[in-house]
Amino acid sequence: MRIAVVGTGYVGLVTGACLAEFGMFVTCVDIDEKKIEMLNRGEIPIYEPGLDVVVEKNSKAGRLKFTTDIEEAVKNNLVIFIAVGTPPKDDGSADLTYVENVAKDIAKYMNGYKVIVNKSTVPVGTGQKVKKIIRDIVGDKYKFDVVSNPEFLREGAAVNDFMRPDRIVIGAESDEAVAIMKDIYSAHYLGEAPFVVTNIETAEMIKYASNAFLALKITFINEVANLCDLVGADVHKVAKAMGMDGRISPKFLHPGPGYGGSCFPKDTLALCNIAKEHGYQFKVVEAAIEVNEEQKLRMVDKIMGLLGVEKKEGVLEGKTISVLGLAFKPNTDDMRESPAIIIINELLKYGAKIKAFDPIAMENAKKIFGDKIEYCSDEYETVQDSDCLTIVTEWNQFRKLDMERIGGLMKEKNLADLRNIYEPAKMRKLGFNYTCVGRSKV
Ligand SMILES: NC(=O)C1=CN([C@@H]2O[C@H](COP(=O)(O)OP(=O)(O)OC[C@H]3O[C@@H](n4cnc5c(N)ncnc54)[C@H](O)[C@@H]3O)[C@@H](O)[C@H]2O)C=CC1
Ligand SMILES: O=C(O)[C@H]1O[C@H](OP(=O)(O)OP(=O)(O)OC[C@H]2O[C@@H](n3ccc(=O)[nH]c3=O)[C@H](O)[C@@H]2O)[C@H](O)[C@@H](O)[C@@H]1O
Repeated sequence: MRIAVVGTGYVGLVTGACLAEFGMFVTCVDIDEKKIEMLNRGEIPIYEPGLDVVVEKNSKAGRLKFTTDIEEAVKNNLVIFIAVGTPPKDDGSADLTYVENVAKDIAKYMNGYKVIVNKSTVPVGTGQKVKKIIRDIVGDKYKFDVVSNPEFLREGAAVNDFMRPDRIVIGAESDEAVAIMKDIYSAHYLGEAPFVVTNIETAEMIKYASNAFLALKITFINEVANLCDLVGADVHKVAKAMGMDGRISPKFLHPGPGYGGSCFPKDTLALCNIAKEHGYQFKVVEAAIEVNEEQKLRMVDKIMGLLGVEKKEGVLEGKTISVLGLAFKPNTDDMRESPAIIIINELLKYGAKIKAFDPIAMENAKKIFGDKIEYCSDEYETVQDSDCLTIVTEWNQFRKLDMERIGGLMKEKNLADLRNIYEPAKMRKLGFNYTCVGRSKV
């Protein structure tokens, strides 16, 4: 099967590389010439564990190609995946400009039957919009199908998630399109992952409902954790016991500084916007968005609490705060909507000096913070002479620090463990003034 993937960002690159791994012939297209040049030199523009191996293997085998030539890609391939960005507009709704531009390109170069598969996360109704854009340009000259095939991969685990999905959702309007989609995925999964075949609108809704539900789950446990801090309960035990109930499940019950990333924040906003457009107020998701914003700021309150200061102008002047972890989660260099951005900017606002380190996201962090913060080369340099250590991202290497040495290097032994990676009692025994999320009084 010959496939084009238009948009070679996170999802497009993983989709293209994995489909090639399944034996398809894949052409990845992007308008970003620098990105395509990099990929053609064998360089991977994003940090994603395991992706380099799949890209290299399939490029060498001639099954994976990178180009900026959309005309060739449309003409030479039967199936065209759309995997461009759908960023939020100022009002929270999804910006469909990139999707619409690709639809116009596809229509312009269509030369026979095509299956146009939307992998981007798009508002309900977008599949029909894409269909109309193409129909308005090609008329009745060519037959084509539009399919919604949302993607559920997580950054940092993207290759495995794509290769072993919990389900494959196919929203389509013709048996021919469904058969082609099943053919693509069956080549590898051998029927292991269940297919959910439905109409386009339902498939589009499944993606938003899934992301919003996960965002709600995280927000719920964050609120439970906030309450645990007030009443002296241990959120780890609460989450563990809750998760033993099969109806709840232990996944996505880790409290922290609030969810971030390129998807939960934008997709929750977009879902509320879709609801609003249809005269409905999605109150529970609106509340999650608000609580999540507050959660990031609550982390700053915790740091101020450790330092024994009140939130007021200039209160952190003369204080050095070390931040370990800048990416929105471990195993990625992605800084999009990372809680670290809000937390650091807020600390800077109150006059703190920030020293920071992340194993992979430093270059992206520099684009955000510029020279407003000091960048360090490892954990120990970061904590040198600092008044407070704040752990924002739970990279594995931060779990194994020599905490005695860390304490010895710091000016004051204050530790804000925003991912709960250390045992409160152990840290107190080492002399740290310690806080975390939902275990602070344990
Ligand atoms: N990042 C993630 O983990 C996941 C993202 N998604 C969804 O997938 C979609 C894509 O997300 P990302 O891969 O993160 O975006 P991204 O921003 O990393 O990549 C988008 C790419 O599309 C390219 N592009 C834009 N217009 C184009 C055009 N007309 N022709 C060719 N290329 C074009 C851009 O240059 C860029 O390289 C979004 O809707 C997102 O919500 C879904 C699941 C997971
Ligand atoms: O649509 C998307 O783009 C993707 O969004 C998320 O994936 P991702 O954003 O890569 O990462 P997650 O592992 O879901 O983490 C998102 C945020 O939630 C936070 N989180 C996650 C889990 C948890 O228990 N607690 C918690 O605070 C993480 O630290 C991170 O900031 C979903 O998990 C994917 O299924 C989906 O495909």
